[in-house]
Amino acid sequence: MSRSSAIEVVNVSKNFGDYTALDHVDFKIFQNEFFTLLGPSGCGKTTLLRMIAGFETPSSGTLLLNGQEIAQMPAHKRRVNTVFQNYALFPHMTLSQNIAFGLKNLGWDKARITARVGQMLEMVHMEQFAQRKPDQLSGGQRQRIALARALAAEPEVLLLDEPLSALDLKLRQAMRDELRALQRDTGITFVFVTHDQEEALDMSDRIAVMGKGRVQQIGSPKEIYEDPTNRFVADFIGDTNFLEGEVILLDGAKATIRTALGAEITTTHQGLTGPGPATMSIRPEKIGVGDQAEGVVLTGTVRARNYMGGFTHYTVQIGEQTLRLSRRNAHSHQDSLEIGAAVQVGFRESDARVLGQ
Ligand SMILES: Nc1ncnc2c1ncn2[C@@H]1O[C@H](COP(=O)(O)OP(=O)(O)OP(=O)(O)O)[C@@H](O)[C@H]1O
Repeated sequence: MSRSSAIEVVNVSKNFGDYTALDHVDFKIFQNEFFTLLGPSGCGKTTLLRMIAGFETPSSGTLLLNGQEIAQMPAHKRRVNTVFQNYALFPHMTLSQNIAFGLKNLGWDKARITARVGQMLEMVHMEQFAQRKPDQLSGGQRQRIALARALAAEPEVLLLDEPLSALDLKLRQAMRDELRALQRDTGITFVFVTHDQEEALDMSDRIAVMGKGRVQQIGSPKEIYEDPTNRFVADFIGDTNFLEGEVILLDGAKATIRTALGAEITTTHQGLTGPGPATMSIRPEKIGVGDQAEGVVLTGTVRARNYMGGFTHYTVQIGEQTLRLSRRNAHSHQDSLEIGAAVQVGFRESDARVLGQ
């Protein structure tokens, strides 16, 4: 079944003077999707979000909202709203007035506005605070009101610009679940911007990983984590080991690579065309140690140990190469591996990934 798109970004570039902030960006966001733009500071994600909102125009390329071209349409004509990191509530207005503000501008009548404001306050569980002012609220409560205000006029798309980053850790966790539930309940397309990979993996239907003004990969959280297409994505999402090697055999979708570990690893690949250098990635949690070592089994020496509570991270040296691995602390009195000890480590070939350059 083909899904209809809420937003199409069509070959968009953006230059600021001779600096290229977005470089031929091209993708679709589907209706009812929780879609995340994820990337390090300066990768262009806010510029792209501002373009969808109408605060920025592309240097080339165009944007479609529900099939209609919007690149030159003024911000207030788009059925798109934004929630900002700093809430941007009107401090002199009550919460009800904050939510009602945009609806008044749209010319809604009084009874309709009152009903909608009540509904919105209920949706974010803030009914009892209707007459308070923003400075009488906690950060999480302010962000709920900002969400209620942004959703009141039923936008087609809600843009969220790092909305959780001003909140403390525990609250951020709880707000993730609330945001996700809100998206499901309203069915509105959410476009969420963050540099926090955990937030992105936890909440999104699909993620666009951005780097250097380009979309590096688009996929579900699992695809992005388990099958990163290049080094940038493998490095930015989660923790990984890079293994440099040489392609020694290509057989259809399978490649055999001789790595600096001394082992030859055969696994699936995309995009290798012949012999030459190749980089592989293997995640720390895929590597077993001691009696958990299976697949490609190697002997090494423990060089470092970091106790993290639920897990202990180890660095094991094998020849010239080091491998980081994490071992779950499954029992309270589980022995840890001593620094300097000789250990066997192993991983399945199918868990190693060949990366595109
Ligand atoms: N108005 C502007 N004039 C000049 N350069 C700009 C302008 N807006 C953005 N840039 C530059 O474009 C690049 C992308 O900026 P953008 O704000 O989109 O990045 P970002 O990925 O959202 O980063 P952050 O997470 O730090 O907000 C940056 O290098 C930034 O300095």
